[in-house]
Amino acid sequence: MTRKELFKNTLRKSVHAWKLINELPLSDDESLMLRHFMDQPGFLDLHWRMFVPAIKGQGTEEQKQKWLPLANKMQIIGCYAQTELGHGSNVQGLETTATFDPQTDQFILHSPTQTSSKWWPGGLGKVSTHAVIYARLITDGKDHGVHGFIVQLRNMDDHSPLPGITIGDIGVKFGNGAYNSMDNGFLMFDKFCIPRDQMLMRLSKVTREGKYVPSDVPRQLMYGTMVSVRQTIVSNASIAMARAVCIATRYSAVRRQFGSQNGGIETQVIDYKTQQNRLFPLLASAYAFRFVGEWLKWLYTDVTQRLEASDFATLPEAHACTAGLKSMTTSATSDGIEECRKLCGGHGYLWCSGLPELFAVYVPACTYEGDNVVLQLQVARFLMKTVSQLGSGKAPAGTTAYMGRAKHLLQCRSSIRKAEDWLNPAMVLETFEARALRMAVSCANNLSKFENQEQGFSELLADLVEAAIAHCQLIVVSKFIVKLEGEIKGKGVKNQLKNLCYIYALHLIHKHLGDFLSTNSITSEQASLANHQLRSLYTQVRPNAVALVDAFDYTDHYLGSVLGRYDGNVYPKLFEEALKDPLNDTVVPDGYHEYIRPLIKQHLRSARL
Ligand SMILES: CCCCC/C=C/C(=O)SCCNC(=O)CCNC(=O)[C@H](O)C(C)(C)COP(=O)(O)OP(=O)(O)OC[C@H]1O[C@@H](n2cnc3c(N)ncnc32)[C@H](O)[C@@H]1OP(=O)(O)O
Ligand SMILES: Cc1cc2nc3c(=O)[nH]c(=O)nc-3n(C[C@H](O)[C@H](O)[C@H](O)COP(=O)(O)OP(=O)(O)OC[C@H]3O[C@@H](n4cnc5c(N)ncnc54)[C@H](O)[C@@H]3O)c2cc1C
Repeated sequence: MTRKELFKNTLRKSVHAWKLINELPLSDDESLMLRHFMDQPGFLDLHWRMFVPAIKGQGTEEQKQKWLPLANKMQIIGCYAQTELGHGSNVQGLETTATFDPQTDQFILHSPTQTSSKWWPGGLGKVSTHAVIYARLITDGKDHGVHGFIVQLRNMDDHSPLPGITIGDIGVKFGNGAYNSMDNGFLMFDKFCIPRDQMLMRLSKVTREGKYVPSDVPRQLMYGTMVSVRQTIVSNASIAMARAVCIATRYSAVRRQFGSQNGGIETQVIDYKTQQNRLFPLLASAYAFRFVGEWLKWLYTDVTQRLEASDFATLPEAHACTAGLKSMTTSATSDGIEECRKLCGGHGYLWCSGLPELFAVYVPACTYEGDNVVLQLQVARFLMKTVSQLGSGKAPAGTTAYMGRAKHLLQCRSSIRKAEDWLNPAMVLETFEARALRMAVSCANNLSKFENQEQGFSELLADLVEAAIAHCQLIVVSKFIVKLEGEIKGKGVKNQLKNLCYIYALHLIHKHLGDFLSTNSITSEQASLANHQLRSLYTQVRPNAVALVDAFDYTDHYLGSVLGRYDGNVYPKLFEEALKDPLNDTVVPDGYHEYIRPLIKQHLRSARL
């Protein structure tokens, strides 16, 4: 499809989905699943996952009563317009202004520079009638920082932009179809006025007289919508990883290369240890991210309930966990999808493998809802704060509780003696805890050598990110282990999950061996025992690998991959797909008479001479 066709088709699908949701009717969870199976980025994502939650989280009761019924019935369609051309990561650096005019009781929204144009918001370019806009609030000449506003963008009769608003789509993005079904947009305000009651005022207010009443709760609650979406992105990482792994595993069982004895059958590529060493850790990651996603959902629900009761104690941890796990799981999943493409050899590069499109549509997850490095630096700040408070009498809690055992973890030596010890959950956990703590403490020690802490932080950014990743990996490993300790239904399932849990942990040790050795968390002998155990786990997973991806229960239609077909009938179907290509509509291609024939004829003429 052309971009225009793709976009229009996405509108058609989205509206059809909305119709089904109302007609059947579907519950909220079922509606989410329906939109998920539409499997295409579109304006509904931003409306339901950011616009509505922003009003719910930041609006007053009256604002919610006014706007939510309209949004819930989709009588207005909204998006989340925060990022600008000049600033995305640095939210406090946004430039759009919302200046209060006490004479008219309105805010005047303005884009003072080109870099202040809103740039990227999904659904903004062509669809949204409304947006939650983030702009600097100015009253009486004073800048109070960034706040949220509900703004109507387009005329409800003919969809034209309202006077004072310039709006459009930012253009084609990475990949052929992929994210191009979404109208990521730009927007400029030219002194555009909105009533005062359209500032989202649950947290802070502007009175009729123009007095700014700051929030008595943490200002970071304004970032709540991002926290909620980051939480969901972790479970979505598991879904995307599982999809790629399903394709690569099934195809690896079909594909044969080398190893034929006496003219017999060749070896299935899944039997090569190199293939297993690349594939099975990704299979394990798909499960690991699912379990940590479930836990994160619980954490998010818990913090939301606490916030409602004005208990802000766990907010920093919820922020660090959502930011860090969003970052870690999306980076691993993007890399994992690309690895799955390579695991499928040349055929993985074909569009009909499903993997190029999956990669193209997935990879912006490393950037949206917070650049992955910027988010890990938030985790690092949280860790540095926690380390600095050790010994102050304030015991670290939640995911940093292990830091409370700093004395032991800084000194202990791993008691792994034989390969099977790497299947001992306590030993594995302690190894990850020691590595994470030692990396964090080392950063804190290096920071303390700087007179200026911010300057030190800048100098040590790369180490800080690595320490943050080590902490996040510990969380994932520990939540997998907790999952195994709970009830797991199905005969033999627990054993399979155990294998995957230890593959996940041991492959991380292998991949980040430098960290584990340099922090003395393990010795080189223990590292080679881990590798030995890993190979044995691969052998145990091998007979069940296809069943473990079948368990994701993805239909062929959803997978959209010739290589990942459930029936394994890959080769005839590759031919079928090839023959569908428009280039094969004719035997002689367009352009032959124009370019190829004259070239060949000229050559023949000169040959005859
Ligand atoms: C549905 C799927 C489709 C997705 C479509 C995509 C949508 C989008 O992309 S929407 C735009 C997303 N944009 C971002 O994610 C921007 C990323 N940047 C930020 O979130 C922030 O700018 C920041 C966190 C990187 C920095 O914020 P800033 O206010 O400058 O904070 P400080 O570093 O000065 O920290 C102050 C203090 O606040 C804590 N904190 C920061 N964020 C949060 C939060 N979300 N919740 C709770 N607490 C937060 C931070 O930890 C600091 O704490 P202390 O150290 O204790 O002071
Ligand atoms: C597909 C897609 C959909 C999006 N949808 C929306 C939407 O609906 N609404 C919306 O408001 N926004 C949206 N965005 C914007 C998105 O949130 C931002 O692109 C994102 O927050 C990153 O910000 P940036 O583009 O400014 O990156 P930059 O911050 O410019 O990043 C560039 C580089 O600088 C590095 N960097 C930046 N700051 C630091 C630092 N302090 N320390 C070290 N390194 C640093 C980064 O790691 C990165 O390598 C979307 C983006 C994409 C790609």
